[in-house]
Amino acid sequence: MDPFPAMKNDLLLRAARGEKVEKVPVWAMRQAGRYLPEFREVRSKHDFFTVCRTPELACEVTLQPLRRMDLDAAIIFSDILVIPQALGMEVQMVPGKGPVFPNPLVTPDDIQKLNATPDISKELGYVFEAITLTRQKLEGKVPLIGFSGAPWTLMSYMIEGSGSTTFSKSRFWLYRYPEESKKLLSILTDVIVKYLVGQAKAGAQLLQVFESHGGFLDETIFNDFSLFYLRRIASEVKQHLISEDITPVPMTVFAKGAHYAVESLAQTEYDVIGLDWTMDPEKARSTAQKYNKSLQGNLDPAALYGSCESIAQRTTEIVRKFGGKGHIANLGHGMHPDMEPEHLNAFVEAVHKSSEELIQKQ
Ligand SMILES: Cc1c2[nH]c(c1CCC(=O)O)Cc1[nH]c(c(CCC(=O)O)c1C)Cc1[nH]c(c(CCC(=O)O)c1C)Cc1[nH]c(c(C)c1CCC(=O)O)C2
Repeated sequence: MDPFPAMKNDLLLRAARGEKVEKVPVWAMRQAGRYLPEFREVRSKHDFFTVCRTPELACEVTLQPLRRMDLDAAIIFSDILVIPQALGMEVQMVPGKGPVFPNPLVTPDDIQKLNATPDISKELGYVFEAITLTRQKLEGKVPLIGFSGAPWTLMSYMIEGSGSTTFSKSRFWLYRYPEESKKLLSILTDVIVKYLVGQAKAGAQLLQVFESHGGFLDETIFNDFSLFYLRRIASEVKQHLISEDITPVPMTVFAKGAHYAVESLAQTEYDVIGLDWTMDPEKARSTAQKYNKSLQGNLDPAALYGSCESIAQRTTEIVRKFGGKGHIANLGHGMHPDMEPEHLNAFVEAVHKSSEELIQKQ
């Protein structure tokens, strides 16, 4: 028996499985965040990781955007960097700078210092609790998305120690220490699989894997150091759930910048392929159809800086290109802190209106 309230809106889950929908579901990466005054209010009292680690606070900020807009999904408030923390690394969130690791990995010997097999429910149980609480509080209004960073993106943060424009330190590892890099990626993969299985068991109804730094790799390096592990994650998460008699939840992979990888990702067990705003929806659609996959995306987040009319116009165009079926509308990357909530609302409304019209005509 499902212990959670019955779903009133399951558009996201139907679209992820390629089923018929009356309108295209829509949510936005970073829909909970600093562009919302009510989020800044919470953050003025609690630091970033305290919000992540306190289920009531994480639940509250997860629900905030849904009170303002007709979004079709909630995404649990957390961060991809909770995994390096679970492996024993310190991560600080520095205002104006983003995440900083005071002691990044410098040489492969540093891998020994990691707690490679953490007790996931002990180290990350707070995320599972936040998910369960949020599923209750959502009362079936919309599905709840869980997520993780992908191995390469996490490895690159652990080595760079912060964001980077070149990722030269972490890319150095791939070419100079390929075997040790694979060892690290495989440690991360094992942890991510357990973490995502735990999220599904706690109540997450779709799982998204963020390979935000995919586009820094060329195709052959991507295949060996990213795709290989992404593929393992989808297949092992689903196998684990099946072995525990749990119906596998749909999974989305978002490999930002990895244009060359749309087809190879469509050949994995992910159900949804996320597109950034530089990828062509029509081209991706013909690839996705071959493999029965759904797509997510891909309005340029910067389009939200335009007027509400121009947002509606651009959104209508994108919805038409994706064709209505097997589409989850989203931005091509996350919201920025200086964006106006009303402009995100214009996007949400335009997705619903234009997709309803499109689908009715079909
Ligand atoms: C690369 C990455 C990170 N975190 C994440 C990614 C993958 C997605 C992507 O590519 O953007 C994922 C993430 N981070 C956050 C969420 C919450 C859920 C949601 O999407 O609403 C999600 C899904 C909250 C957050 N994570 C962070 C914030 C802002 C920090 C704050 O509140 O002070 C939020 C709301 C911090 C963070 N965390 C990270 C960075 C680079 C930053 C700094 C960004 C900035 O300062 O604008 C790492």
